[in-house]
Amino acid sequence: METFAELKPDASARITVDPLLAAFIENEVIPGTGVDPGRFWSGLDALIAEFEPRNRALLRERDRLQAEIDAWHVARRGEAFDLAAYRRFLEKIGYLGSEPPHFEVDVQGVDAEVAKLNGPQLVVPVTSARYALNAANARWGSLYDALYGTDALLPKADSAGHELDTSRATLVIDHVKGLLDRWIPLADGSHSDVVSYRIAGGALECRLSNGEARGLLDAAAFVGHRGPEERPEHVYIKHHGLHIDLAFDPDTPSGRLDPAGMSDVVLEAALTTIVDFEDSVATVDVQDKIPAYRDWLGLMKGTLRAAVRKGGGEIERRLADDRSMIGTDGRETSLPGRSLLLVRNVGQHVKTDMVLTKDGDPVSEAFIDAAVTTLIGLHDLRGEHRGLNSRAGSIYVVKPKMHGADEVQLAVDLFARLEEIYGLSSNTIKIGIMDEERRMSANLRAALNVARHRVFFINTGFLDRTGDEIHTAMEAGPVVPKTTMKSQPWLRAYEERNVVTGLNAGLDRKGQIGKGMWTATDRMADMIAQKGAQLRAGASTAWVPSPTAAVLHAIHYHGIDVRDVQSGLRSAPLPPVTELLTPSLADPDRLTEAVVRSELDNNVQSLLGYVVRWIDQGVGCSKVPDINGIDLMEDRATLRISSQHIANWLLHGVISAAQVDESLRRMAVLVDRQNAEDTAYIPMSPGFDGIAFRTARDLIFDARTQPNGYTEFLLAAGRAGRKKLG
Ligand SMILES: CC(=O)SCCNC(=O)CCNC(=O)[C@H](O)C(C)(C)COP(=O)(O)OP(=O)(O)OC[C@H]1O[C@@H](n2cnc3c(N)ncnc32)[C@H](O)[C@@H]1OP(=O)(O)O
Ligand SMILES: O=CC(=O)O
Ligand SMILES: [Mg+2]
Repeated sequence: METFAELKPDASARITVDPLLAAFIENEVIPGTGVDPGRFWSGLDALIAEFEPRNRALLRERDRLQAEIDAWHVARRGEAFDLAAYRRFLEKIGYLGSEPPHFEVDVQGVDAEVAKLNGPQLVVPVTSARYALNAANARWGSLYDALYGTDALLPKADSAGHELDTSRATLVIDHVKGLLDRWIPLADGSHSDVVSYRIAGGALECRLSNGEARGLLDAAAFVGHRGPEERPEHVYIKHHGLHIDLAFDPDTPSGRLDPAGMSDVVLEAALTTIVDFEDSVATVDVQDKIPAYRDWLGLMKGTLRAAVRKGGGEIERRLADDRSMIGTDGRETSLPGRSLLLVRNVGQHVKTDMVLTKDGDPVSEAFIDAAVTTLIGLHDLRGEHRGLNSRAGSIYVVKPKMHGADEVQLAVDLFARLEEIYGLSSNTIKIGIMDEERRMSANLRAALNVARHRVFFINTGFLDRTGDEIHTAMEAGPVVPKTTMKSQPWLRAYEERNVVTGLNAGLDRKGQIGKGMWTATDRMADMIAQKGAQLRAGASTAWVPSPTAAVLHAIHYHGIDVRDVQSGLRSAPLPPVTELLTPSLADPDRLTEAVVRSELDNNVQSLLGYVVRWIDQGVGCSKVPDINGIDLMEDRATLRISSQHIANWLLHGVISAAQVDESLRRMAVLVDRQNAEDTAYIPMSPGFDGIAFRTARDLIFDARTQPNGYTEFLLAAGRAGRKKLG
């Protein structure tokens, strides 16, 4: 295949494109988009010429500010921290910008799942077609399965998946009937007393065991059914904007336990899904990126397939169809069958050699992601696959790790340029702003204002944000242990300011005010107990790591009226920026030997457990047990926290280099043991000299010098080295 320079007749090209990427775009992506290949390539060429220098300047500005902040702290070592002086200093160096006057977000063409409805947001690594399809289909999920198969009600059973445990199933059914009584009560009586559900005169009629008939207290909540009216197979009810599917099949094990033959309660769960090209994947070269782009292409065209082996057989997983039903007017209608897909691009600091400048320098991978993922998104807007994803005709790009308004302005301009190249109307490409860097949090109103015509969400990515918190204040002193971070003033101020800022700009009525990930993947009882707090704090949506978690998190949206909460918070005061800027410095007396050792081991274990799979197997998101044996989702953001935390304690003498090395070796043995069942796993011990182990060590010892504490540079170098070894 020719390179771009060869493809372009006038030889004035300022970029060189990897032939594999060029071929993929020409042969697989562009056909059907209505975009002329020449226009795409010359547009990309011009875009990079325009934006690359601008981006480099913005990255230099990040470095300048961090260097100034480091120097400020170093000059004041041993002095009491002076918050007022610190604030003045941040204003002086341009870290804290000016606040814009009042404005309202004014974004058009946003799908209901984002602008009107409130429900879980799922995140999925794009590199697994199997998971990505599962995520897209996680719009609907079985509440019975989610409660039965997890620790939600009872400790997780070993027998799950084999023969039905009747007493466990009965507990689930009783629990769900209790939920239905709260969410969609009968006019009188309980769903647990209903022996049959039928449709009569366009309404739902529920017959009780005493023979009496009841309707729903809110009769209008019934929206449709499938199957015969006398014995419906599905009854659809709407509550807080979310659909509930009462499924009936008396011949199933669960249906047999229910006098009404109700076999499942299926919830509308992941309204939106972020298909992630960023922190949950390990894509370091064109060979990794093309399959990732191809998965996104398959999602946008509806052609993605994955073979799934289960219970001895193999099924082909594909995108779910919409759900057809008979509405209350007797007409055939449908409900969306798939989650609305959003795509997360990489951060502006990541470079790729898939495209080189004329000087042979790698360009910002975010530009290539933006160009390719939106080009792919055109399949949803035009041609034969139109409307499969966005009914409102938008492409939703989540932009991570931006630092303040100038960087958002670059993203806004970048998307405007892409719209010109693709012949799209202005603001078709929407932008989701991750509020996950300290400078973004401190300048969120200005950033939101810049994107007000295309922003569809702000989201508190508290994991990256915690890593940046530690890195920014690296020189200020030793920070509190990781677990204590959650109760620090900055974090409260950060979460609250994000909500108040979003509400103040009317974002809740046009898009989402989102909150972060539940990382304890298998602790569903804890999630049910705790994750509702994010909604009570004003979130429109919050992140979950799996489809099962999405179903269980949906419970919160039925229990809490998000719109009411947000109305109540509309005039809440904005916590002062000084609270946001208060560093989380530890009280040295509290850093006992036991606390320090356990904190170090915990950080080292999660770091090693994640890095070894990243480097040796190219896995970007893993479940890694913490020191208490609790499985936690680890991705690059959680790695950023661990590496920065250890580096901070090293810098301030809380721990020594020898202690870190000793912990690394001890924990490597443990991580090897944890992965003993994995035949593809390469142990780190006893040599402790493989690329994975060395990269993990570098991530600690070089953490201070990594721009903003990002881990991707060292990870990518390690992975590239590992790939070379074959
Ligand atoms: C800070 C941030 O940026 S957070 C955002 C980035 N993080 C993420 O995207 C996390 C997404 N979650 C995941 O990748 C996974 O859940 C992990 C890696 C945490 C755990 O994965 P596993 O150990 O394989 O999970 P587990 O064995 O419990 O479950 C596997 C099943 O759940 C499904 N599943 C798990 N997570 C997801 C998901 N996010 N989307 C879709 N399906 C999923 C799988 O498809 C599989 O089902 P299948 O056999 O029918 O295909
Ligand atoms: O991207 C999310 C985060 O928490 O970081
Ligand atoms: Mg993040």
